[in-house]
Amino acid sequence: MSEPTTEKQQLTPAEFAATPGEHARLAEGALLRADGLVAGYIPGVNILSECNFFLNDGEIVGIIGPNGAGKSTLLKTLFGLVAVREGSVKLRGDTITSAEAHVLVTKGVGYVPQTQNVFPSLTIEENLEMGIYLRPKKFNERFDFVSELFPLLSDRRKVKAGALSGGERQMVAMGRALMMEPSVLLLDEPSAGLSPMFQDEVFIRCKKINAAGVSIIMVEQNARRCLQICDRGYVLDQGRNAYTDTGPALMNDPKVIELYLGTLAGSKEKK
Ligand SMILES: Nc1ncnc2c1ncn2[C@@H]1O[C@H](COP(=O)(O)OP(=O)(O)OP(=O)(O)O)[C@@H](O)[C@H]1O
Repeated sequence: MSEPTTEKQQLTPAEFAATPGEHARLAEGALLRADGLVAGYIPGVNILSECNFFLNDGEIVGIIGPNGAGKSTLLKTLFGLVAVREGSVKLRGDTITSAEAHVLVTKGVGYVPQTQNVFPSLTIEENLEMGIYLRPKKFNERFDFVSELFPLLSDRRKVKAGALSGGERQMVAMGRALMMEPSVLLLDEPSAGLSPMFQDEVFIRCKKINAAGVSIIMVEQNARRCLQICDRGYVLDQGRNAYTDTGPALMNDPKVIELYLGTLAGSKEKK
C-alpha cells in the first residue's frame, strides 16, 4: 500500500506557498497582508475568491496573471475602492479592511491607478500639490524628495500634465502618490501603453523608489520584466493566488512558464 500523499507532496513549491495554511505562516509580521479576500463589483459575482497576499517591509512584490484574473481588483480592494465581502486587510497588524482611500493615504498607503492618473489641465506642480493637499506645509520637502527620483518633475514643473507623453504622465502620477510619504505604494500596470524605452525607465524608477524606503506592490502585464525586479511574485488566476515564490523561481517554474509566461520564456536571455 502506498504512503498517503500530503498536500506538500502533491503541489509544486510555488503552489504550496500559495495555500492558505502556508500563507498564514509566511505572512507573520508582514507590513501589509490580505487574508481570504472575497470581493467583487456586482452583487453575487465575486471577482476575488479567498485571495491571500502579503508584503514584507522593504519588498517589491509583483502580481501577474491572465487578463481578467482580478489583479487590478486586488489592488483596488487593498485601497478600499472595492468592498470586501469576506476576509481582512491589515497594515502593520491594524485592520484596514474597506477603509476609505483618504484614510489609507494618511496611514501611508499610496495608489497609482492604471489610467486617468493625472489631472491633465493642471501643471505638474499643481498635480503634486493635489497629492499632498492633506499636509500642504510639507510640500517643499516632499517636492524635493520626488524631484530627486524624477528630475523631470522640477525641470518642467510649470508644464500642464496634459502636454506630457504617457511615460512622463506616469512619472507625475507616481510622484503625486509619493508626496504623502507612503510606506506602501500600489502600482497598477505602470508600464502599460508605454514605449519599450519608457517601460524600462518605469521599472528602473520603481527600483529607485524601493531603495528610498518604499515597499511596492505592482500589477503588471509585462510579467517577465516585472518578475526580474521583484523580490517575490504572485500569479493570480480566477481571483485566487495560484502560485507564489521569488521572482526568479516563478520565472523558472515550468508550470508558470507554460500557463502564464508563454512564449516570453523563449526570450529568457533577453534582458
Ligand atoms: N468596475 C467594474 N464593474 C464590474 N466588473 C468589473 C469592473 N472592473 C473590472 N471588472 C471585472 O472584474 C474582472 C477582473 O478584472 P481586473 O481588471 O481586476 O482583471 P486584471 O487581472 O487586472 O485584468 P487585466 O490584466 O486585463 O487588466 C473582469 O472580469 C472584469 O470585467
